Amino acid sequence: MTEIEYKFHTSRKAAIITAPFSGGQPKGGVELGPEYILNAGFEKQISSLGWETEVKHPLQHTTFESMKSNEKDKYGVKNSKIVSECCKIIHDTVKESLSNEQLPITIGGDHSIGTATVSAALEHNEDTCVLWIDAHADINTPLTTESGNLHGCPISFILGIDKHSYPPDFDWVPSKLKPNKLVFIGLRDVDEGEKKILREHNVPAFSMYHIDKYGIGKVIEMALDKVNPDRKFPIHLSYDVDAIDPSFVPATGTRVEGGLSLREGLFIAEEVAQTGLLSSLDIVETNPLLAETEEHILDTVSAACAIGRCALGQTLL
Ligand SMILES: NC(=[NH2+])NCCC[C@H](N)C(=O)O
Ligand SMILES: [Mn+2]
Ligand SMILES: [Mn+2]
Repeated sequence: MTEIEYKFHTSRKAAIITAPFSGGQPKGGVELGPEYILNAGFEKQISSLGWETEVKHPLQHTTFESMKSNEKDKYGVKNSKIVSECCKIIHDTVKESLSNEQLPITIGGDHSIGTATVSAALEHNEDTCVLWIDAHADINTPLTTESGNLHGCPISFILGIDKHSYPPDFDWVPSKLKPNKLVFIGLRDVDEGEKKILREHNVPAFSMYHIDKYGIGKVIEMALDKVNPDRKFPIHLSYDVDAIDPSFVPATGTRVEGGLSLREGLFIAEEVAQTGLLSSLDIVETNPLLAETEEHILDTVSAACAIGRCALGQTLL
């Protein structure tokens, strides 16, 4: 296979941005995801693929983790202030990296930071389309969420759905995403309120049912046809590791049975790489503390690293 040309990153520079943050959901440990992934040699793996890498730790001197609470506020969600502030910092770092012609790889942390990364990608280039790979749709609003966990809400914030219901902390979030520029792959645990939103806004979504029915290759093609028919727009790939079946990726906070095989999961990243349109990437929800064995940690961290390598152009031959 010949080397992929990344149309929006021809100089092959990447910024690995750590987002050690867990405030979008109640479980501890997901804030350790970036550390484990870096300790597994992630930066070296990416630079071996011919990328000039820089690691950025924008949350380094913050104290958000110690401020975490499990109480819902009057808007029905938890930790609005720290999620919003943390997201603003990540948002600025992603935007600055894109301006410096670096491909941002944001390593979480929980998926609430999707608010930050996707909004930054769209501010950089409003044509950007979003591939959200996840067991969940993460499209609750403060009005529909039952858990109050903000990692279940990032998409609605970026789309601007039910804007009046958001805590004012999120006023800074630009809602530039259009529902026809977003597509889901891997869904299998979607709340009733979320299903209603998906239908009302006509958001293209491919569940595990579609993957079984058509095969992953066809599903990726159909997904790209929906949001990027002429294959010319930049792609933001937001990858929640829980899209992959818990038998391969056990160390994550909201496991759902019946997920992607490891190969199907990596194939998505490989196919996105093959388009040459990847512009920014998130790899989120690795929680090493939820592993029951050392092997669980290794499997999950290895899968997270492999997603990054595949997206950044690793080929098997
Ligand atoms: N990024 C995730 N893992 N999100 C899980 C969300 C689960 C559920 N839909 C909720 O809103 O609480
Ligand atoms: Mn998920
Ligand atoms: Mn998610």
